[in-house]
Amino acid sequence: MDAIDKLYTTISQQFPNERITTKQAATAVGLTRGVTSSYLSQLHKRGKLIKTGTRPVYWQVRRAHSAFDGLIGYRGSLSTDIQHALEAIVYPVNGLPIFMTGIAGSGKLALARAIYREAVRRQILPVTAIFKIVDCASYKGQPEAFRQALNTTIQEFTAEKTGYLYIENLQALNSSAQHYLFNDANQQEATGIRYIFSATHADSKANGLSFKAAAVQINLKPLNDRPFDERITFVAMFLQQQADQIGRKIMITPDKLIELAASEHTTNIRELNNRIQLLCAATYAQTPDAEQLSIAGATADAICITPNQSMLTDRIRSLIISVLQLGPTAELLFKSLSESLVNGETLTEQNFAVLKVLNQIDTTASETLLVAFAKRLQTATRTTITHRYGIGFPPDAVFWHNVALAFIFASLCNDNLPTNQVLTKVEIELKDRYPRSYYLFNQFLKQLGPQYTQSNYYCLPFFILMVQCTGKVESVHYNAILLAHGEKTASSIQQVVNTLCGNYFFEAFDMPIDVSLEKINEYVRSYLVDQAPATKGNIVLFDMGSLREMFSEIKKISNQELLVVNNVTTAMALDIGLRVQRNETFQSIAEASKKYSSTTDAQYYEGLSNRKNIIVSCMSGVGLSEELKKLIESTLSPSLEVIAVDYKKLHDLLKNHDRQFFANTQLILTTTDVSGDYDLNIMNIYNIFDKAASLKLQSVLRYAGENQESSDLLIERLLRFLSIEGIRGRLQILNPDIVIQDSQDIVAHYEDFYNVKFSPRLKLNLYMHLSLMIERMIMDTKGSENVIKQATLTTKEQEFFSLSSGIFQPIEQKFNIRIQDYEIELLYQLLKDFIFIAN
Ligand SMILES: Nc1ncnc2c1ncn2[C@@H]1O[C@H](COP(=O)(O)OP(=O)(O)OP(=O)(O)O)[C@@H](O)[C@H]1O
Repeated sequence: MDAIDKLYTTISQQFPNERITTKQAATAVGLTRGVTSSYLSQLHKRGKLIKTGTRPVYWQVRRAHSAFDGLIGYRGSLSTDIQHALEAIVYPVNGLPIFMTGIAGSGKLALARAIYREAVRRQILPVTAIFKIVDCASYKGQPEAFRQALNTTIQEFTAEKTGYLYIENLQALNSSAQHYLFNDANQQEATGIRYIFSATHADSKANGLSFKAAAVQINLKPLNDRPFDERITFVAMFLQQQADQIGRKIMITPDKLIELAASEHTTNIRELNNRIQLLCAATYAQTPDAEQLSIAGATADAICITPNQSMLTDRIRSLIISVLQLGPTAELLFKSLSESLVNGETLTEQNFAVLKVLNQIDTTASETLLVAFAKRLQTATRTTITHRYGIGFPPDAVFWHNVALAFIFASLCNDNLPTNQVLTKVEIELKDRYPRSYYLFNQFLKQLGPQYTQSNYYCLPFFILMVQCTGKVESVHYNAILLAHGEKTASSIQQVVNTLCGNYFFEAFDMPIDVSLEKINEYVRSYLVDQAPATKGNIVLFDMGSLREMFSEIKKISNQELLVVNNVTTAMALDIGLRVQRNETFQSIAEASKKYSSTTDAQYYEGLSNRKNIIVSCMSGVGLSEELKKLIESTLSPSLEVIAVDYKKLHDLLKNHDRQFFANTQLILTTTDVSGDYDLNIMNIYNIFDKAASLKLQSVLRYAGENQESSDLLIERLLRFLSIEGIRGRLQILNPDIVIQDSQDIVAHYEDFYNVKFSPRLKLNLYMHLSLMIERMIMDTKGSENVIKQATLTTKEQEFFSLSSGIFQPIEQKFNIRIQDYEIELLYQLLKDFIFIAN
């Protein structure tokens, strides 16, 4: 074999159907590019290769026509079946029987006839060979009649008149008749009669078919499982047949053509043919005298099908073939896209690479189809991307032509090439580098149809469609979400804000009225999962519901900065949109959101505060806590926030929240000991009279960033605050000397009754508590009653209550006040650990 023949054999084995470049051929055969080029030219001159294109030039093995070439899908969905059929045809001595399954009208007979013609073309059968059909369905329940008909047909085959016997609808026979039949098939080698069986059920076992002969199995797919390009070709072919039959031109809009091909309901080829025939008949009946049939109205871009010219099928086929031949080129493209993304090159580079490949697709013949498709895509981007997300696209025809071409290219790759691993990498890289743009693009794909999100080939149009807007879309550093009840509330706010700001800031979810919190979280979760972590944080605006719950649920999904605002309005969303556009800090957006209106609330940190803080909570009332707060604030640095909390509220907070809630809390100061194990610095403020406690307070303050000087000063001021002098200074209307004396009497009564001696510190606390309580009762103009049900109390409490009412009687009369149950309950909490020690 000389070098030229060797080159031919190599490329016809390695690239039987593809177009290849000179470089690919040189690599395959191991010769230099120059030598390979001259050999390829010689093979072209000998008519063995087809040469197309310039820079680069493509070469393709010229294949002899086969009988299968007339079948739609012979290089696509039928190629494996045809390969199997060929094995059955050529197998010595008389081929192998074939067992074909497929729903009615899926092309079994058409393929069987092609097999017969191919056997003749290959001269395996003589030109005199015959093709006979026996339809089992005609003999259902009549085994004898079937046997007779079969024998009569078999007798038509002779040594000179051999050929194929096609036995269809095998499922109509009972098993003994099938058995009889298969015995005959087993004789194929001896008799020379070639059998093709067909049944309408894919599952022969379920259908009671027991085919035991060594047969080649072929299962034909329903029409709606075939590639889109093949379905388009079917439509074109049937329209052509109608034009030929009625002898008139048929005009059809590209949209209608696509609609016929895209119908998921048409599962069978014959049904599609019937549908087209009926459509033509209906149009014909409306305009019997017209020179042409205009299906779905006549438009300027309508496609014209002229009788006896099989032009449309050829045109479509040329587009498909030119794309199919791009197999190796497509591989190279995906590799270079992946590398370019990994190397951090700009999107323009990748856009250029895709455009270069798209330019090689020969579209001249299918321009009308392409223009119609481009229009459809342009309209779809307007509704899905521009309208909702405020992102516009260039209006020029060339841009849209390229977008449409990218989709066609992707769709043909998807229909005809196996899943591509490199492209999976490309998709991941794209998502990583352009998360927001890719999200928009994906929303667009979803709207186009489910098939577009199922294959990664459809990431290719991203490089064309999104090239001009990624910069803008990726400049947004927040993930912002709008959630509102009602059919369009959230999406209409979103549309206004995104459109006015001219960029994609907000995603919106319209929620049904009865939506649960879990469902809302699901919306947020699935959105955030699709997004890259926003560099500056997440913003969630919603209409109604619990702010705190929403905050903590979303915080579980993403631990980034989070701002949650309720009672959303368009103006508020717009303000946030503008701040996001100005790239403001999270803190400044969050603080601004606190001021929208009195009905709006915002939360952007977990717990009481996002700053380091000290909680002050006094049993003797918020007034005292507020005073302590002021004292601490004026002594320590402003970086430490002081929060005054009602004593009861503090208890609830401690009970209902975890450590995370108090993450920034450095210290809790109270006027009583707090029972329970909380893993927090909780300190009874009166303990600072003890050396150990005051040292502990100092170390806590220093840990919180305070200097020695200010913590010393604080302790000094606190000591003064908690002394008798401190109480004096704090009474506003009562004479301190009198009220402190009254308080001392009360305390002495308790000591006496319970037979205990209180520590000086506790006494100080009680004097303070009681003095302030008496003044509070006097100033309580509302006179609110706070009655505690005695029955719910323990015996000890009941005893304390009855004792207290006696002890307080003198001061109640003296000051004309009524000590409320709530106050006695507080006092009980304060004293219980000290009065029952003896018991
Ligand atoms: N691949 C194909 N290319 C072109 N035409 C096809 C193809 N497959 C089927 N057809 C056409 O579709 C119609 C239905 O096909 P066919 O009669 O072969 O189906 P079938 O599976 O044998 O149906 P049944 O089981 O009902 O007998 C025929 O007009 C046939 O020519």
